[in-house]
Amino acid sequence: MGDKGTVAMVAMSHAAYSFDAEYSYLVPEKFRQKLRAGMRVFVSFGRGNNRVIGLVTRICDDDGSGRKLKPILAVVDSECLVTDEILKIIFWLKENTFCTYYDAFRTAVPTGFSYKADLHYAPVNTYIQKERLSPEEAEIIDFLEITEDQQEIDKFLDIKAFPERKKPLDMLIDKGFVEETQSFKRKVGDESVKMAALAEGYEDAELTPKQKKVVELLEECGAASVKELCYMTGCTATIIKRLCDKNAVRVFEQEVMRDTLGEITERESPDDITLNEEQTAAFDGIMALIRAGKPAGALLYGVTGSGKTSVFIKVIDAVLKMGRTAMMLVPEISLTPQMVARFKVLFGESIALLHSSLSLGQRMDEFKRIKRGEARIVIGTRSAVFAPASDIGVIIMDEEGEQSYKSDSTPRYHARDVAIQRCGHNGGLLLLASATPSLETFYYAQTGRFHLFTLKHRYKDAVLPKVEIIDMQTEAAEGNDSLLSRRLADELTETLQRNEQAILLLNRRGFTTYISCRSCRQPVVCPKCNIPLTYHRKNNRFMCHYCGYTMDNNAVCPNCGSDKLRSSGVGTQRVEDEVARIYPDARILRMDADTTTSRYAYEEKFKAFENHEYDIMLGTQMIAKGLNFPNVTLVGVISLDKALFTGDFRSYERTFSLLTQVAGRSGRGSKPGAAYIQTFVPDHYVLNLAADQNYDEFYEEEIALRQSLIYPPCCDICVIGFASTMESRAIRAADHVTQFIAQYLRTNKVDFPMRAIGPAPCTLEVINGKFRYRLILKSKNTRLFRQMINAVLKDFNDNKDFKEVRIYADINGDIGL
Ligand SMILES: Nc1ncnc2c1ncn2[C@@H]1O[C@H](COP(=O)(O)OP(=O)(O)OP(=O)(O)O)[C@@H](O)[C@H]1O
Ligand SMILES: [Zn+2]
Repeated sequence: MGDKGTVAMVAMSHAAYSFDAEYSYLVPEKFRQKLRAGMRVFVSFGRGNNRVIGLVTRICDDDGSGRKLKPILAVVDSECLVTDEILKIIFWLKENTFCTYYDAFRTAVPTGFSYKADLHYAPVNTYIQKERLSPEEAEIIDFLEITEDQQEIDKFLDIKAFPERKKPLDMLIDKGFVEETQSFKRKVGDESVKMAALAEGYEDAELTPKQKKVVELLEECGAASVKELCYMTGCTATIIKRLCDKNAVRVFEQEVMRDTLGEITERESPDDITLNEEQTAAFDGIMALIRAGKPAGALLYGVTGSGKTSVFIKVIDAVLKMGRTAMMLVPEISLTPQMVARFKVLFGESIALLHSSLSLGQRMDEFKRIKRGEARIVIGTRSAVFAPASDIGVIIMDEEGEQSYKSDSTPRYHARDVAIQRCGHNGGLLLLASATPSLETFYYAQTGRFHLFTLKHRYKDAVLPKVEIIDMQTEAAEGNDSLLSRRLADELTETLQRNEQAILLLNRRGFTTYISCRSCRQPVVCPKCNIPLTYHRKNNRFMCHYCGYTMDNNAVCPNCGSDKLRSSGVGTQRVEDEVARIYPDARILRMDADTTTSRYAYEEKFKAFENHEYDIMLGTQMIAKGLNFPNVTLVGVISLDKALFTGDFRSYERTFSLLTQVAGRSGRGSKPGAAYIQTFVPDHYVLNLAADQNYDEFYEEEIALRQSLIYPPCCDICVIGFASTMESRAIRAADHVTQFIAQYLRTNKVDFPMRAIGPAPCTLEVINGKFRYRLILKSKNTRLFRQMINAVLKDFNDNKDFKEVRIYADINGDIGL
């Protein structure tokens, strides 16, 4: 050994956290030319010598161990899917979010690039002394010699179906009597949705009551997506499969367009946009940072309607003209159709769109266009931050405080942190933007780590809406038991008379938010999560919003059997009813997770609202941010009180932001706007500061609170979570980890300021039948700290006592649930 590039370090695709490492393999002569770090390979791994797929993390000349290495068996990729930069990000993700190398790789590269490897076998044309083979080996050779059909051979040697054939087959390969070849198939075909319709002669099938419901619905609507069918009838996909087996229903795939940009009819040039004075000042400052070519961070802090988008457009245009690339991240693509449409008109084919509601095929196509440099503007949601763009001049994150930028499953990264890494590699600028920045970001802008640019005025001097708080306690005392206060109702009437539009906000979907029994006074809860169920009138079912469990509305209490159930609380469906009752002529558009199940629903509905096909848009927080409807002059918050008291340290920040932003949807055009916030806690300072749209003061209050209670940005916070079907196991696991940490600090003689809270049950103690506990650690996120967390996870995953307990570590995420 010692020749150039003879050793490859490989991380395995299915590695458990405790043995995730780079393993050395020999690179056979035939692969030496083409194999590079970032490609995937087949190797044999572990005691069983299982054939597994792995990622080459680096290539070196010698691993220095002097051991005899196993060879790489096959190379999967013909070109590298990751750039050197993304490979570095993969290492970074592993260290900072406690995932495996391959978890990180999977996140950075679209799923469609996962290959399904098919192995084929053929006899080698040599003389074989059959009497020296074992009977099992001889059987295989005999079969191969007489069979020509490749499919027959594949079936015979399908190791999953005939595991006993694996060993003799491997022996034959080792002895050189059988040759193994691989063919790779893409997992992805063209994009399609699964639809269901009634099959011919379905009337003859014998059906269970649940199956009947599905059939009745299909009789009404002809065809529906399987997802929608499940929602409306409360059945599972299995029931639909049973219906197929009975030949009552047929399921088919319906193709969906693969062109992400759609047709671009009009074109405009960014040159036609003229920035106003304030916007120009921000633009100049931002461009000076980009031109300096050094990694930097900046916050564009601009009130709602100040025209941050125009600044983005100009910045991106200038960056392209410098020959560099630009990325623009948004919290959720379906909620920003207006922004995407605007960019299409301005930049056309230079844009690549990356987000989770694209089909895998579409994502692969976009990924390739970016990698080849054909698309130099990437627009997308969280995972678009991994796009293989090179020479990035700017990464813009709009509404940077939004929760969706933080992943809450492995790898648990925040797009902002990854963007900082990428700007570091590229000498680019990270530009964060919002009217209500996260506390962390504003703190860094105040303390000099980020540059700060401010837009204080609305574009064209439109005025910020006048906001009023309405005390619902008084309303009730004065005999108004409607969901709408008299004030809001009057304003709504006037708005409609003026032919203007209104937005109503509420943070609960469904009809009523909980159901309880008048006899035993118990709430009706989800049997798996122990959380109150919500009544949905449209499908007449009780639903759990956490796990999706649904229950028939048979109107008996599962606890005592009484049929005196009472529903209370308010959901979007009930508000819709009430508003329709008061304003029979108003055209109402309801937007929540139940009305927007289809992928293009948002875009169409927002467009219809923009065209004034509706008068009132009513919905959950999805309608609160980023939208621009100049004819909206009234915003009403039906109720948001619950959001203030979720128990998460960010609940004030989130509520303040939501209220300020939703109020900011009002009066964006030439007509002045107003907003009304209904509440039972009218004196709460967060509501009052939001009504004043006074972020600066909110920041002062909130940062003082974070400092005294020690929460980010004053420290980092790491949640170690445990989940198990048995509560005692979750508790034991959490105790074990607590002790392990104490022991670790003692034996390694490390010492850093750290506070532990708990272990204690999570706010939602049970979800989907799993008991959940957590340990909260407050500390600085240093290398030493991460080493400790890494040791905790390794020890835990190695410990057979806790096989059934799931553990995770999450840094600076929400601790709310
Ligand atoms: N320089 C400009 N030229 C023409 N129109 C502009 C300009 N700047 C802003 N506008 C218009 O002003 C309105 C508000 O701008 P925009 O939606 O970008 O605000 P924003 O800062 O993103 O607000 P929010 O934070 O509330 O989403 C839009 O209708 C936009 O077209
Ligand atoms: Zn549930």
